[in-house]
Amino acid sequence: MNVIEMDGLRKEFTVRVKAGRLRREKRTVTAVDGVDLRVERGEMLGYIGPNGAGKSTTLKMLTGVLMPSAGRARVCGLRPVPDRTRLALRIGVVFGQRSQLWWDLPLRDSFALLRHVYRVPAGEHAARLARCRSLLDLDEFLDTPVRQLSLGQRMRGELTAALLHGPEVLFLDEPTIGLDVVSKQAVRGFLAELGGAGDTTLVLTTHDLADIERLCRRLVVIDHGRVVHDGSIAALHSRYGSRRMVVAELDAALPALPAPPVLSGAPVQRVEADGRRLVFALESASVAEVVAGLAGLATLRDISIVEPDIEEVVARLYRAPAEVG
Ligand SMILES: Nc1ncnc2c1ncn2[C@@H]1O[C@H](COP(=O)(O)OP(=O)(O)OP(=O)(O)O)[C@@H](O)[C@H]1O
Repeated sequence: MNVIEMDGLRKEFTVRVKAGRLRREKRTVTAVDGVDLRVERGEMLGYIGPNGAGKSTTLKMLTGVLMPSAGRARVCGLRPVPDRTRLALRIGVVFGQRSQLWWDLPLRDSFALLRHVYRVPAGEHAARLARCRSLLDLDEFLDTPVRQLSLGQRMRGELTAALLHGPEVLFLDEPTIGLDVVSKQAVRGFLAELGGAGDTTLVLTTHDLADIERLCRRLVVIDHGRVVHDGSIAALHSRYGSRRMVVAELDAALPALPAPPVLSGAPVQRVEADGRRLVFALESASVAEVVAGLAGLATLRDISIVEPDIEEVVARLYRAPAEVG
């Protein structure tokens, strides 16, 4: 079942730009330019794109903050803007830059207030809060006013606040922005567990591709308001011809580089450490074939396999979105 549907979703903004010394003229900025997308219950969707691609604008239309200029959006079968109050009970929203907590209150009191705002039965609230407390390690700062929390602590509080009413869909806009390594891991681990359970749909925008690799099976890339990729990370790699690499550490440099037919299907990409480290790209050859081919030529000290780098593929996609169509 689809929990999110977008058909030709579009958002235009009218902005005034300087046109001469005193004159200003109106210009239309198309932030989202006809997005068609279906998201099924329980999916973990990464929604990424370069700065200004239209990610936040899409999330704002889906959460009822902005009215689309054209097209249709449905979340949990509801129209986000007209049905905003009903929708609020079924979705959770975490926008990294904004807070839904009461600044002067301790987290504990914010959570208690939210229970009343959403009219959550006491038992359900207690169970969800207990789970978040243990998974997100909240206890140390539960009684600290929100304004005194570090960014990482606040973000863990925000996540809890977004989940206490048991939403079906969780929208996260840059949930790990500015967090240190430990807090990032805590947030990712928590989201992985939440999404892994299968009954909450996660839609995540981020510039940190490690979030995507850890959490999302499906990746939608937008650029200039249009979808330029929709599929798995593996599909993105194969579309761009990214290869796994084999790094071979040799006892001594070879007199000449191994070339086909000795090592066909795995061309040498780089030679490092004065020729004692060779990096092969796995095209059609397997790791075993590279090892067997090298074994006849040199003494191997170590072999490691490097997975394709998502940063590199995505950077290429951002630079030349038209290539993928
Ligand atoms: N309220 C607004 N008024 C005018 N233009 C806007 C408004 N909000 C967004 N835009 C423009 O719409 C485009 C898309 O912005 P949006 O914030 O959705 O991008 P984004 O993909 O979330 O970017 P980032 O990664 O930088 O957060 C940009 O050109 C932006 O300047």
